[in-house]
Amino acid sequence: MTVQSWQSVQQEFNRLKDVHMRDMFAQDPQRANKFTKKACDFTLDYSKNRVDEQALTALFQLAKDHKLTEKRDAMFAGEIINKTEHRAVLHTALRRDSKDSILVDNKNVVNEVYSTLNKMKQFVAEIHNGTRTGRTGKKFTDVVAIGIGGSFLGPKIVTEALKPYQNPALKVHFVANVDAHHIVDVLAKLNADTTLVVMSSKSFTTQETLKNTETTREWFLASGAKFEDIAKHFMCVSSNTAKATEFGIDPDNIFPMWDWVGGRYSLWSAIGLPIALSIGFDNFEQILLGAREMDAHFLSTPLEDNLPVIMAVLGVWYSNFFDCQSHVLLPYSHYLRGFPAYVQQLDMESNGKSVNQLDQNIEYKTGPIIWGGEGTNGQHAFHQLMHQGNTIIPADFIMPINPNHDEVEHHQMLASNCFAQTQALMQGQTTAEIEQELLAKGVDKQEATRLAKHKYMPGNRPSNTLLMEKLTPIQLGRLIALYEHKVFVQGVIWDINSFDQWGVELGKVLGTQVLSALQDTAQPELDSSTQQLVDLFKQQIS
Ligand SMILES: O=P(O)(O)OC[C@H]1O[C@H](O)[C@H](O)[C@@H](O)[C@@H]1O
Repeated sequence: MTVQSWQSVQQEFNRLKDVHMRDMFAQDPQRANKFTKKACDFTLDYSKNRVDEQALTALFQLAKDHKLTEKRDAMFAGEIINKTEHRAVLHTALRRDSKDSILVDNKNVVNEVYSTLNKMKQFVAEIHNGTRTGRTGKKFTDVVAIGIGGSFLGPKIVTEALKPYQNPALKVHFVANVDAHHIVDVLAKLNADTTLVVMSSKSFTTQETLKNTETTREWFLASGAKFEDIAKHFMCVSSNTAKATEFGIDPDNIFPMWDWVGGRYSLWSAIGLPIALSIGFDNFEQILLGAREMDAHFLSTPLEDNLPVIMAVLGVWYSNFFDCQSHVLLPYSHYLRGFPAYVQQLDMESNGKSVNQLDQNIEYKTGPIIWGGEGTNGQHAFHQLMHQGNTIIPADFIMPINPNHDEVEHHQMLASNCFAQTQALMQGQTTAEIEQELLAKGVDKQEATRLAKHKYMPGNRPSNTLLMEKLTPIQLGRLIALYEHKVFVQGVIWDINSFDQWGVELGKVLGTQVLSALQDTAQPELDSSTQQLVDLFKQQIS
């Protein structure tokens, strides 16, 4: 980090660290208005954060000193910014206008994107209108979408979030885990004659996805289908065409993707095929359009008014100055219940790094632990720690103002809980106030003083509130792109490569070795604990 901008943020932290947000609100009646920004049909209220204008200025300067705008432009232009894998990072190319041009290896990738989108469009139409059927000529009723990580979370949470847009005649079932309880349960309910399988794996080497696809293929053949029928029922999305063909997928059934799209950034590509099958291609296009709008906002808005930048610098403020370890996402929306898990991969796989772009080890904190769950459920569970635990957990409250149902009172209750939680976290309750309440209820003085200690709510706990008018395909596209860019900005400030994921590799290699020990095909050297686990498993498996 550049020393000077780091130091000036440190000075702001020293100035504000003991100031309570209650007092900030009391002193400035304009505070909410001042720290609220509207863009892309979002309203971001970040007034319940432990900042003032001066601190934010220092934080924006930190971003500027890390050359945020130059680095942002380099990403959009297709420069090789993923320097450990020597790749461009162009998920934004997947949602560009068809007239745009971005060159990678002298090829305009936007053309490739649109030729794949057209292939998807035609395929989805054929499945929906029944011109493409299964081997017995029956219309497809179910899709089994097999993939894991980035080839699973995006399509799954988007399809789930857009339930009101789903085609009831084509049910999409997502399977990721190699734990066969899932695939076995899913297949048990399905008719192979009317089931389409979409296998998604950028690398086409992922163990879980390959195994689940093999098991599904066996199930399909056991239904009486012949080997040549596989071409009618099995589609695949991959950048590894050679391996996919070798596996037996008909080359016509392979939807391409590219090495300049990271798995966790890939839902905009053909990896989104299960989404388009579920909600229709027009709605899928709306998701792309929403992301394009957020890209335009990120590209052209001054940093001070730029939603992803604001959210990013606030995250840096809490991680690096307040020493916060985690960040919680709280969608007050049942349909967005999967969003925390999606952002968990996006953020933790991108920014869980400890070497900088100059190949040096770094000591400062990088990506926080991302977690969360839907409101109001969490209020009756983990919010206790957020309110009274001795650690600060910055929160994002996310809520669509209009629901997709007519239960007005339910929705008012949901909204009131969401807003009240931000209020409780911010203002807390002093021991004097609590004691007063207890005395008024007739509790004796000694007991009131004792209880007040336990009931004390420190407050001063930060949160953003992100409101949207309605959860529509376009808005969901904007929401996901907002978080993608937030993660990018933080990666720039921390000077890390947000686009590799070497940390997942060792587990895969060792997993293969341990499997050979379990299957007695080799005797790898294992530590005594791991060997003991292998022996125990072999002894007890029936
Ligand atoms: O799409 P695939 O190549 O099968 O990869 C699936 C996932 O597995 C990997 O281990 C990575 O950690 C993820 O970033 C990736 O999305």
